[in-house]
Amino acid sequence: MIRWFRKLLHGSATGRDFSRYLWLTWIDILLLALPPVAAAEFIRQAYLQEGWPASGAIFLGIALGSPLLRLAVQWKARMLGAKTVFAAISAYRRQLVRRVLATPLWQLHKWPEGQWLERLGGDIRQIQEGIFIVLVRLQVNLLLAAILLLYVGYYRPEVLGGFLLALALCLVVGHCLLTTITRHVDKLNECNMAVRARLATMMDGIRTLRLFGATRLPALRLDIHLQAQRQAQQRAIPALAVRDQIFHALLELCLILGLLLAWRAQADADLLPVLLILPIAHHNLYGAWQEWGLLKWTRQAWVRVQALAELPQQLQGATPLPGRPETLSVNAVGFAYADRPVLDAVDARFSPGSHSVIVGRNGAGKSTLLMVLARLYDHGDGQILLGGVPIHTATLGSWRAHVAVVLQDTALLPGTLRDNLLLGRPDAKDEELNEALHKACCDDFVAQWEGGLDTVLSEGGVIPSAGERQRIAIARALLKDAPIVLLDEVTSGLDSVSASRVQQAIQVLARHRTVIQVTHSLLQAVRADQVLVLSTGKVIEMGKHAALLHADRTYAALWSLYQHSLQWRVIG
Ligand SMILES: Nc1ncnc2c1ncn2[C@@H]1O[C@H](COP(=O)(O)OP(=O)(O)OP(=O)(O)O)[C@@H](O)[C@H]1O
Repeated sequence: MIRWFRKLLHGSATGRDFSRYLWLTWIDILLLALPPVAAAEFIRQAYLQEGWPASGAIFLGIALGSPLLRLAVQWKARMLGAKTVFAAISAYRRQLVRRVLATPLWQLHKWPEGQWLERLGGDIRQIQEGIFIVLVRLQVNLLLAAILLLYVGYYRPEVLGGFLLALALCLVVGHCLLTTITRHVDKLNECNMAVRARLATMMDGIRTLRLFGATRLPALRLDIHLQAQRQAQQRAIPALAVRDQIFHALLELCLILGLLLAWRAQADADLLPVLLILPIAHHNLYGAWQEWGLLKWTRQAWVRVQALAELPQQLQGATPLPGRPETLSVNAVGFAYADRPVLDAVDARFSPGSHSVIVGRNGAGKSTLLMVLARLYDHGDGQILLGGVPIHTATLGSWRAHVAVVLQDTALLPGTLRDNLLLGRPDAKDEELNEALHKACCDDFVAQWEGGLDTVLSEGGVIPSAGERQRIAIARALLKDAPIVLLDEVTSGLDSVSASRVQQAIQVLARHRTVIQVTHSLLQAVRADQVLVLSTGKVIEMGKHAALLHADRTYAALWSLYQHSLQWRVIG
């Protein structure tokens, strides 16, 4: 365990401040041990009138003065702890977030139940707790118990011997008990996690649940998980209750055994400190035992966090891409989600300034191709070249500077309209932001927002409609001014007025740029420079709308179905 913490704290663990922090912690422990020992000595000497009253005054002074001294030591130790341990944990957390951002999305989705973010927060808190247990609390309890027992042993070695013998017995019995109990508690934790994940899914699908009612709950298997949780609780709760009591009883047995041995030897004034000190040592040992149990959770949290940190990251290249517009070529590109192939030897060419439309049935792999082009996922086989340079050998930043992406369901981040637009170009002035909003046909709704660019776009502020969100995303893409624009079904689900507004905005965005658009609206394909038809991850047809109609294959069939769908009426 210490090895992980060293790894985690490696910068500060070797630093001067960290050593001072550890030294101060040790002094703090000694100061903590002083009052009970001094008080016991004070009582013993008062009883015997040994060196009285001068020595009594000294011990009383120590007993009352050390808490004051501890105050100063603790204050300094805490300051140094914040500077070293907390700083190391925050740096680790930052590093972890950076790694997560550079991890392909599909890798993260492999994380159980998609709850990795929530777990990550909890696990880091547990690791932080674990570090303090090891560095401070466990040390305090063990060292304090050791000092106090040594004091007892000084007056009555036979009492210490009896106590240690009983303690060894207690540890063996405690360990056997712990193994069984831990199994039950692990099971309970597993069940709690499953129930939490189901509840999170319910919150995401709250509208569906309201509309279809609680009768559909079995679809989430929540009842099964709740039942398993109940069963696990039934085993774990008594086990936990019994565990503490048994350990207490065993420790008390140690005490009694130790004292019996002392009593049998001789009852005199030296027994006084023993009687005073042993219960305190007993309390410290119990604390250390509980903390040892907690370290097990820390170990599991560390293993989970490390597993996340060790997921393969995006391939990072060193060469920046050339800034001029170039042809984008996709050569025999393949991609699989875990073991499931989705793209199979996709070939395509996108010339600078051209407008390409990708069509195909649901699940054909259109969005995945767009994600691979945006390098949200790194492809497996084949190559994607920009002007002959493979994009996966380019720095991620330089490739991302080449592409602007607008997705079907644009997520706006909590913050103001300005914050969201500035993601496109962080140094843009207000005039440039307003111009982008104007070009993206946002004037009509932004004019109604009193805050203008400072309008807060989240709960408690304004929640833009789907069409408004899409137009804000287009304004953001306009600000980015990237030569390649990737659009994924940006008008699906919008009413005809919003769709035509968004379409207008797309036309402005498409000017002088290479546009690759995924859509189910084949009207978009009519004026496109090329149409790619995707089926089960393969490009099965490619060409202009008229030529594809003439070929009379899959695209022609899709077009005919599309034409029919436009004529459908609901007859009541
Ligand atoms: N994160 C993911 N993990 C695993 N499989 C995925 C993931 N995303 C998509 N898939 C699968 O990959 C296949 C292609 O999905 P994709 O979204 O690319 O299709 P699409 O052509 O865009 O479909 P649609 O027209 O319905 O949007 C589907 O079978 C889908 O189930």
